[in-house]
Order: sequence, then structure tokens, then C-alpha cells
Amino acid sequence: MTVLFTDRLWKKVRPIWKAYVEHPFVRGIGEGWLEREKFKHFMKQDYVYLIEYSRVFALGSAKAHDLQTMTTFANLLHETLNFEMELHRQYAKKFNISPEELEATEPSATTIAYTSYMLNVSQKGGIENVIAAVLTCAWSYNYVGQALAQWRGALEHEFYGNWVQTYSSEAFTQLANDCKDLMNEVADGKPEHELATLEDIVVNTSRFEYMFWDMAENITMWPTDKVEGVQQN
Ligand SMILES: Cc1ncc(CO)c(N)n1
Repeated sequence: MTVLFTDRLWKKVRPIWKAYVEHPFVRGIGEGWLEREKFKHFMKQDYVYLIEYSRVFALGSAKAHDLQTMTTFANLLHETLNFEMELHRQYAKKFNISPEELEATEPSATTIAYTSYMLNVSQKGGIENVIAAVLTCAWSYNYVGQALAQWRGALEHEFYGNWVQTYSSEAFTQLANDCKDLMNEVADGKPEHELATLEDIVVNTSRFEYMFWDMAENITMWPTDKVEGVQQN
């Protein structure tokens, strides 16, 4: 029996992804005690993250070799802009942040680093790089959402319940599965050195996801913000 490429990737990233669910920020969502200020920073940063992430899906459509792949990427783009980002717009409303203000969020160092990395590997490579760049995002959020959905009261929490519901939903699971299917399809028959390159992209994006949880937990923008005399935005 042939081993799926995503099974190989899972073995590699499992320790990093398990650390997400143990991260204080994620545990705070799942157990419902996370400080709202931390979540507010996260939602604003995640919104501008998702704008750049959407561009990566658009690149996927542009680089696709067949109409089916082109359509899958167009659908992922549509769902991100209209379904996932609607969650952020709803939370922003609760924080009294307008959609315009949300969109105008200054990206943090981690947000810039992560989105620039995804856009760079996607632009310099073929469709396989685009798929590897987005795989961790969709798959790991679905993994975290499904893990938290098992926690007592997480889905029903009056504030964080919507977040857990969204990422554990059937609709989001479908998006994650679409990305996994694309990855397995494109990896099929590729030589080991090319698979190793794709694996590196998935490991690096997994590391960036951890940094993103950390950035949210610590409400950070730039490390220089704590340097005396340096002007903040
Ligand atoms: C940082 C980050 N990674 C992945 C997702 C899932 O789309 C998200 N919303 N934010």
C-alpha cells in the first residue's frame, strides 16, 4: 500500500501541532478564559493575514494546470473571503471595530514574516509550492478546531464558541480536505528531493503558526516596540 504524502507530513509536524493545542492562547479559547484583549489582537492580525493568504489562493488558480485545480483554488479563495473572514467581521463588531478599521490593521512582524514567506515560496515555484504553502493553514486550524470541539463547553461558550464552531465545522473540514487532496495529487510520482522541499515548506509554515499563537498571547507587534525611544505605530 502506498503511503499518502500527507501521512508522511503528519508524522513530521505532529509534535509542533500538538504544541498548538497546549499553547496558553489556544487553551484559553478552548476553556473559555482567554483575555478578550489578546483575542482582539489575534482577530485583527488574523484578518490582515487572511487577506494575504487569499492572494496565495489566487496564485493557485493562476498557476493551475487544469480546470479542476483552478476551480478548487477559486472556491478556497471565495470561502476564505466570504465565510472565514465573516467570522472576523462579526467578532470585530463585538469589539466595536468597523470593517474598514479591521482591514486597515497594521500587520505585526510575525504576520508580515509568515505571509511574506507564503507569498514568496508560492511565487517562485509551481502549483506544488502554492499547495504546500497553504496546507498547514487550513489543515492545522481544522485540527485545532476539532480538538477544542471535544472539550467540555467549548462549542457552547458564549464568546469563543463561534470560533471553535467555525474551525471544526463541516464546511471548514471540507476546505482542509481539499488542500490535503491537492497535496497528495501533486506529490504523486515526484522524486524524493522535490518531496523534501515541499516538506520543508510545510514544516516552516507549522513553525510560523506557533509564532502566530505566541504573537497573539503576548499581544506583540515588533520586538523594537520595547526599545526605549523607538516610536510605535
Ligand atoms: C494564522 C492563521 N493560519 C491559518 C488560518 C486558517 O485559515 C488562519 N485563519 N490564521
